Amino acid sequence: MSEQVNFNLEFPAIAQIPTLQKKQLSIAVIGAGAWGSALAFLAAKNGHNVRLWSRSSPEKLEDIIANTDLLISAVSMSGVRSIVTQAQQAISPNTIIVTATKGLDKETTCTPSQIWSAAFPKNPIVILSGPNLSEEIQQGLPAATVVANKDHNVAKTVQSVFNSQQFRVYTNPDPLGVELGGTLKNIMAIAAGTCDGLQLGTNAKAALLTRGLSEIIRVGTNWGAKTETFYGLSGLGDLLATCNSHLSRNYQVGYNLAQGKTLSEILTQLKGTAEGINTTKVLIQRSHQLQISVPISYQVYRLLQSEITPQEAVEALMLRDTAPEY
Ligand SMILES: NC(=O)C1=CN([C@@H]2O[C@H](COP(=O)(O)OP(=O)(O)OC[C@H]3O[C@@H](n4cnc5c(N)ncnc54)[C@H](O)[C@@H]3O)[C@@H](O)[C@H]2O)C=CC1
Ligand SMILES: O=C(CO)COP(=O)(O)O
Repeated sequence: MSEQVNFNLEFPAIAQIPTLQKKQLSIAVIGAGAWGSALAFLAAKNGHNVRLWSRSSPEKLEDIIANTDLLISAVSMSGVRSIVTQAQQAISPNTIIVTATKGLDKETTCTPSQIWSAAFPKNPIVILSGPNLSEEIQQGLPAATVVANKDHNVAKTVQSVFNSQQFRVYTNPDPLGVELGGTLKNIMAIAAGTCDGLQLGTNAKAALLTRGLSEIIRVGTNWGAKTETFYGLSGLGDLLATCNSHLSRNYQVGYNLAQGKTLSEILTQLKGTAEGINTTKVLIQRSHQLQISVPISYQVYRLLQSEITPQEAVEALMLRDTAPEY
């Protein structure tokens, strides 16, 4: 259902924050899951005219996205291609497309923004990514995020749409780095959940996250992103949030695997999407082609494929050949 957004019932704590007076933009949010709903709320709270659309809406997608200033895509990775195809004829060249999906395409290994920009080469594409567990945002807790585009003015427009007392928004000129940080940390969140589920302790967790960040940087810079981006909110920031919270679906997958549950048992109980499962497969495929060393992701992959137990994954990492840190 598409509608003028009234989130007071769903977001009681945030509803008490006074609305900021800004130029009112017309915004379509595609994907009414946990993240799309939270982003729609944040934009509506800043006084914008927001319509939230999901695939079960009676309205046609084309009618919702025609003539909007901003289109925000918060569908899960598996839905990005079909949404892009449906949107083909309907988006005006002036519409700024904001993608908030954290995943990789299983056919092509493309990021969501690469799919959007291939279909809409004239439109500005902005990545929105950061340590943003939607349930905390729903509770009215403060958070920060990053909006990335090489054109600072485009990023600033999106910054002003979302920035508020509750949600601090930074701009960044490295869209690929921002997008890959949010995407690749989901693999590490599965590993971190497994580490905590096995009760391996604080030293092990610190080692995992630090080496995990090195692995993310190795992949990201090979693909063309800047190293420093991964030390920011969309890299290290999101890694810390997701790898330390039971609210993260990816963390829950790892945690429950360590409890001896099968992946299919876990997925039947999981609320929402754990993108890290698909991302791990895609990353292993791509890093194999490019010959990038991804030891932690590889053990997560084997664990998800039920090739090894969580304990065997730990052993395999601990018994790797010795190496210099850099
Ligand atoms: N929930 C969170 O805390 C955050 C999630 N994200 C990312 O945002 C994306 C969405 O996450 P959630 O909203 O949490 O997931 P969710 O599982 O709650 O919702 C996914 C949404 O995608 C839609 N969708 C899936 N396939 C579709 C298709 N073929 N056509 C149309 N719509 C389709 C679903 O209908 C649903 O509205 C994921 O990539 C996730 O990594 C990013 C930041 C925070
Ligand atoms: O990306 C997220 C927080 O920034 C949400 O993590 P999960 O998808 O693991 O719940």
